Amino acid sequence: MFEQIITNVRNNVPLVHAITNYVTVNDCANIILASGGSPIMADDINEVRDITAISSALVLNMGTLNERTAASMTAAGKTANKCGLPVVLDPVGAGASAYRNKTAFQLLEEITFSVIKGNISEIKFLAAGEGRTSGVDACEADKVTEDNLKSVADFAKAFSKKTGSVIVITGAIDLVADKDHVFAIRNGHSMMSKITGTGCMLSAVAGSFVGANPGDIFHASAAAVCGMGVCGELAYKRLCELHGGTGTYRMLLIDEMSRLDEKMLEEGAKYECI
Ligand SMILES: Nc1ncnc2c1ncn2[C@@H]1O[C@H](COP(=O)(O)OP(=O)(O)O)[C@@H](O)[C@H]1O
Ligand SMILES: Cc1ncsc1CCOP(=O)(O)O
Ligand SMILES: [Mg+2]
Repeated sequence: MFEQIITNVRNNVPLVHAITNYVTVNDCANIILASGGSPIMADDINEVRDITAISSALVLNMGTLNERTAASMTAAGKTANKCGLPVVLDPVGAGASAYRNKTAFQLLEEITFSVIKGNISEIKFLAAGEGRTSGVDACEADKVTEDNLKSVADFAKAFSKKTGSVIVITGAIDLVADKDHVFAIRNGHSMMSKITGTGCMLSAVAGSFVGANPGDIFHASAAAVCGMGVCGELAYKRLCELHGGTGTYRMLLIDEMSRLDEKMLEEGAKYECI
């Protein structure tokens, strides 16, 4: 099912332009490299158009949004749309402040996104224009469970139809939806929520995967989600052998991404079409 997706990444080495936050920027650059892509972080308005124009994909991450980067995100997004490059939006903390919310809606209005990826609280907020938030992490009450899975899947399909984007909702169960299909993905480990940046790193990897596979955004996004989850599981196994903690886990996650291949992904991916 994910045949060729990682191979295409490793063969094409997509240049991924990320306008991202200063909390997790280095981890994002390293995991793009580990996945087979080539990262470039650039956020000044004087150069973002040029950088996007030579890239294979653009990732816009709102984690530490400010006036300067908001303007750069709009300019880069428009350039990407003009050049036909896939654009990934990570609306980190959507719902947490009026400024962040206003900017997220402006970006949605002015830019066509190939992928919108967030935790359930962020995506619910974008879709409804209101809702709870607990900062950059999902609210406990929003979380996707086996009981509400079908209704969240229908919601994700409807949001995909409205935006024309592949919708990725992360958590213990991840969902990847276009307007007609939804995958529920049960990879990953709870340790992934104990370090900051796993969501940002997934958006970065999605940039790398869609950049090398622009003709199949849905499967490239699903492969990125399964791949990140498989790495989370393998990293946890290694962590136990090493008797490590959260700091080591962050490093092991990037290690596993650099080792991930077609076979590991096919054997480890746990997805179901619902
Ligand atoms: N309890 C969990 N079990 C398995 N995987 C998880 C769990 N929590 C998060 N993940 C994984 O961690 C990554 C980031 O997801 P999440 O924590 O929802 O994002 P964010 O950091 O943006 O809030 C995803 O790959 C997701 O599958
Ligand atoms: C803690 C924090 N604050 C602003 S951005 C950020 C990182 C969020 O990363 P993630 O969405 O991957 O948890
Ligand atoms: Mg996030």
